[in-house]
Amino acid sequence: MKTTILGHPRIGRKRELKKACEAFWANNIDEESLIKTASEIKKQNWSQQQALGIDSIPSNDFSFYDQILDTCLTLGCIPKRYKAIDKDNYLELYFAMARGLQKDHIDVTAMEMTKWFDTNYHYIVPEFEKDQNFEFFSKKIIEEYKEALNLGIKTKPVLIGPVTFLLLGKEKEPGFHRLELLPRLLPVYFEILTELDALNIDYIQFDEPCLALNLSIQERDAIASTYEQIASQFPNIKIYLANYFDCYGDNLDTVLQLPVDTLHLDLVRCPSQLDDILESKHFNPKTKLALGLIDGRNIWKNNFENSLKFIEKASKKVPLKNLWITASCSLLHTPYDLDLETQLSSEIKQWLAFSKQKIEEIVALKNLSSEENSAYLYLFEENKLANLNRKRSKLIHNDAVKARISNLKPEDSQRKSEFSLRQAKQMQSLNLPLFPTTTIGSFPQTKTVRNQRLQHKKGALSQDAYNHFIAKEIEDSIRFQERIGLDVLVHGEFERNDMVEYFGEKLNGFTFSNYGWVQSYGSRCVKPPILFGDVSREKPMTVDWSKYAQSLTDIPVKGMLTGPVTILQWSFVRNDQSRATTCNQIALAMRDEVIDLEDNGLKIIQIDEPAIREGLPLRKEAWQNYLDWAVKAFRISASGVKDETQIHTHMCYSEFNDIISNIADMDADVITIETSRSKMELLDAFANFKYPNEIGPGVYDIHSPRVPSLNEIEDLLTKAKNVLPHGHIWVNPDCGLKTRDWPETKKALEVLVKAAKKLRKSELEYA
Ligand SMILES: CN1c2c(nc(N)[nH]c2=O)NC[C@@H]1CNc1ccc(C(=O)N[C@@H](CCC(=O)N[C@@H](CCC(=O)N[C@@H](CCC(=O)O)C(=O)O)C(=O)O)C(=O)O)cc1
Ligand SMILES: N[C@@H](CCS)C(=O)O
Ligand SMILES: [Zn+2]
Repeated sequence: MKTTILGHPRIGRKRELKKACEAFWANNIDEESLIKTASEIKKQNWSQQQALGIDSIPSNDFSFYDQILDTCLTLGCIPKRYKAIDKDNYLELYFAMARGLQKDHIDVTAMEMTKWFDTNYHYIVPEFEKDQNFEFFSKKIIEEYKEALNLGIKTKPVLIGPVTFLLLGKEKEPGFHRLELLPRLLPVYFEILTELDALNIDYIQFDEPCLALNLSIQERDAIASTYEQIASQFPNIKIYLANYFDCYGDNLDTVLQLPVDTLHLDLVRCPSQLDDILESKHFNPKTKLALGLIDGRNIWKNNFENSLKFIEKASKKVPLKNLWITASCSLLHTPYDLDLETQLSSEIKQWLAFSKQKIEEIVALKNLSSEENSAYLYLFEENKLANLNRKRSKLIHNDAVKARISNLKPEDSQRKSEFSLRQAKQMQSLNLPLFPTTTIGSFPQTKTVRNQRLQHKKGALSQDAYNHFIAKEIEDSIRFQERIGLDVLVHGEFERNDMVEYFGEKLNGFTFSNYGWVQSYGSRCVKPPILFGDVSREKPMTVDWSKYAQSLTDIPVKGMLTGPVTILQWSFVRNDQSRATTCNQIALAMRDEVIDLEDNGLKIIQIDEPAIREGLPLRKEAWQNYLDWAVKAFRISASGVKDETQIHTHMCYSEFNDIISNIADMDADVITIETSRSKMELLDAFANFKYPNEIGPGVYDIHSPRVPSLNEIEDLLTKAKNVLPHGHIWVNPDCGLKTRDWPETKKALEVLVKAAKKLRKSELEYA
């Protein structure tokens, strides 16, 4: 039996890569220093896996920004707009593709970014032209293999498979389908494999997570023909084919007939597929199976008793030597090391496993399955006891919360009147102009803001001094918004470390870590709170700061909340009850907060749901069930208010086209939504569907430091005006501004207000 993982977290134990990248972008460190930090992280990751006993350690799982961006550069898939950048200046080109670049005569936008399947990780979307050329451009995969070899470690290089790579991308012109590019792409994969073959690699890991999706016949055929060609041309390289996040499903027959050495199974998301495979007439008992038993998406200790049953079952048909023990997916989605946590309650800590502990669990399962397992039985007992303690813990259950859930009634998820009636009442009470301007909530989380919070957390800054600081930030931001003429203001979210973690810290049923960071995109990380028990609200969580902000101005200020689905999605949630039940518990807590905000004079309340699309199951047959409970949970949170109170929601970073009708069912009075990176493509979907409520399509891409020009914003607004009823259009950025600095934020928002005013004026003149 062998052990492996698909990938390791790569931000560094204490986010060293994030800090180095951001210092490099700010010209505070040079390229050499950045590369040194990266090498240290890789070395530490590899050495730790080796020390803990992983047999096949991955390489090329490291990335400065994103593995799909790395793959674009490996395959020479570089959009033409980056031509002006010197190809020899690799990192400048790489980061320009990731973040855009405004320097000297160069002004290029970043590539689009979107959610990695159903995770909170974001990848860079490959761009394809009809006559797209590919070349083996970046040699990262080779260099990283050699780098590990120099440390005495023979790794398993990881590469995104060609079919998934194409399917994850986008055609940038009409007249072709990206899968048609496969014959042009495969020769580059062959070149890569030729070089790896010359280095005598044993295994290559091809990640083809598109196999977790509903594939067409052509897509399945593309998988079959790709791996047949690779296997026949490279008989010395063993292929480890990885699918994760869901079952192989109806792609299983195709996959079982592929000439691959090993098939990776995500047995956490799809435990039933082991039986399907072992019983299939297509299963070749010589094919090795990698049993993904350890949850790569959550932080709970594995249940060894359960996992050993899977191993036993598999071993009845597959010799032990042909089985791998592994995690369900890359460990990228889990934090580094539970040992760093010194402040977690010891009761809860014994239930948890972060990345390092998961690697130990993988090795423990191998040892427990071996004939000489007696020396390891204590690990089994320890694991059994920890799981039993969790099950019996008094921390988890709250009868009042359970009773409230079982008493939910249909009217709890229904606003008092229909939208048109509410709209009329809100028009009267808010008196907003045509094309009202607003922002999404957060303003720059500057170093000073973060530092003050850190000092406060450490006890070096008193509660009073911290409150005084936050009050001043809010006041400055309100004055700034008034000065530039925004129509609906925000308090700026300065008091929040993160839009989910903040609520996790305040709600019962959650705990949080100090170093449990997970990469979200590029250098940006999140620290998902740990939802371990029934959720309830002890007291109002946001009312004081929102009320204070509103007290400073006569212009409406939006109360700002995170919605139940997003809190669920971006937390590590319990695996001992359904997600739907947990979500309803959060919804009820947020509903109470919404009502309290209304009672305290907030006339507009935004309930952010950027993660609603991300939670959608990967296979379509499971969509409806999810959408039913997710939309209902949002409505529970939003429906306790009177008609005059305007409920906004906000969504970003996802393709929303296929769930527009469900978004409409959420029945928010206004939705602000990310559209600018995709040049408003999404709007057509809203227009075709005749989205009934008001909508603010983002007109400023906040993920890049570029300041948009007046022309750019006007163009986007014209597109919106051409397809949406004018009285329904809001003008706003794509998302919150927490990642930006003040100078560019100020300039960009001034341009945004100017564009709205111009549009308003021309509309009035026209009328
Ligand atoms: C909107 N998005 C979000 C997602 N998921 C979330 N959970 N939250 C989101 O907002 N998913 C989709 C998108 C992803 N976008 C982003 C955008 C920005 C970030 C981000 O900026 N992350 C920060 C971490 C935020 C945070 O918790 N900050 C803490 C500070 C903690 C810290 O670093 N402290 C330092 C000292 C700091 C100093 O002195 O300067 C330390 O302890 O050493 C806080 O504000 O208190 C990031 O830094 O990456 C994430 C996702
Ligand atoms: N209100 C949040 C939404 C981010 S998706 C913000 O502005 O940062
Ligand atoms: Zn957003």
